[in-house]
Amino acid sequence: MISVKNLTKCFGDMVAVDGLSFDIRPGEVVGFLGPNGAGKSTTMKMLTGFLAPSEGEIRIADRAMQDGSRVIRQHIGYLPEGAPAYGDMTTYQFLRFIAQVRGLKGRDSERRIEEVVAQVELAEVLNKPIENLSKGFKRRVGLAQAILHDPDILILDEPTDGLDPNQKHQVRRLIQNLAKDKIVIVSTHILEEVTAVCNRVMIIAEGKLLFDNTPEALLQKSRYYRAVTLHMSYSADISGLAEIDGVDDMEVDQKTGRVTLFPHDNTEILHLVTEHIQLRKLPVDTLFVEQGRLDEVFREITQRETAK
Ligand SMILES: Nc1ncnc2c1ncn2[C@@H]1O[C@H](COP(=O)(O)OP(=O)(O)OP(=O)(O)O)[C@@H](O)[C@H]1O
Repeated sequence: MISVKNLTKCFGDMVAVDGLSFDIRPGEVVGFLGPNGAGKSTTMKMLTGFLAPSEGEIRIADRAMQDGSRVIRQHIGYLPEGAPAYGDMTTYQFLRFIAQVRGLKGRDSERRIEEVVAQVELAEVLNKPIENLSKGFKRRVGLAQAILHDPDILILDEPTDGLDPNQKHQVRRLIQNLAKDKIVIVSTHILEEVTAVCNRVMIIAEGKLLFDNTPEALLQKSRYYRAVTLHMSYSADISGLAEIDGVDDMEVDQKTGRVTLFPHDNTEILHLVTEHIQLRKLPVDTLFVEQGRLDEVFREITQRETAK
């Protein structure tokens, strides 16, 4: 378990991380979200023991970071931002080097390298220098080194940054497979990643924790949650839609012609809307219930903080 209390980091006068407190338990896959400069990487660096906090306490595996950072580091796999590696080593040489650093020896070391190479699909680049690899392969080498010693805690700083959609999908699948009984903390700018792989979301801005709950609870904060959006094949009188019981507001997107009906208090309005459409014989060609829009909630939560 990770337990963090009042974690703070200052660089000169600037407060990069401002009094964060949270606990994370095995099985939790935490999406760490926030605008540029929010303090995500700095927090991750403190959790890995790479940076010392200015204030506050980190406890991992029942030890305080300041007393046991060497032991704690053995529990952690870390993929830093940009996945740095030694470019002139081949993938195999690099993984052997990391295995040595992690204290793996002989058959154990070879067996783990084989397992991880299969898991992250690196066989075809095993003997190529890392500097010649594509971004996607470099990122996968970074992931391989992070999981080589089979850590209980994985801290991944933007693991899918710059990857193409197929590679992103692959990395997300890998994280899900790894996640079963571990703690995984993933920072990302990709909001969909959070619903795809995480079961908990933390949003920070200007170093402060502004949201900490499930992805579903985040979606429920969106004003689009359970809204009904429809499109008509030709124009018709839509004024009655706004009068339906349970409908709080109606918006028409001038560009697409789509009409969105917002419910009162997250209530379910689909059946009332479809009844109205049938009654008035409105020429609706598409209709769907919105799941909530992450970009809108993210903006709302983080801009509220920056406007202060
Ligand atoms: N070593 C450092 N010295 C001085 N300031 C720093 C240092 N590291 C980070 N900062 C500052 O701390 C703040 C938080 O940076 P951090 O890299 O943690 O943000 P982030 O949320 O990871 O951003 P991004 O999404 O852009 O990666 C930024 O204003 C950054 O410029």
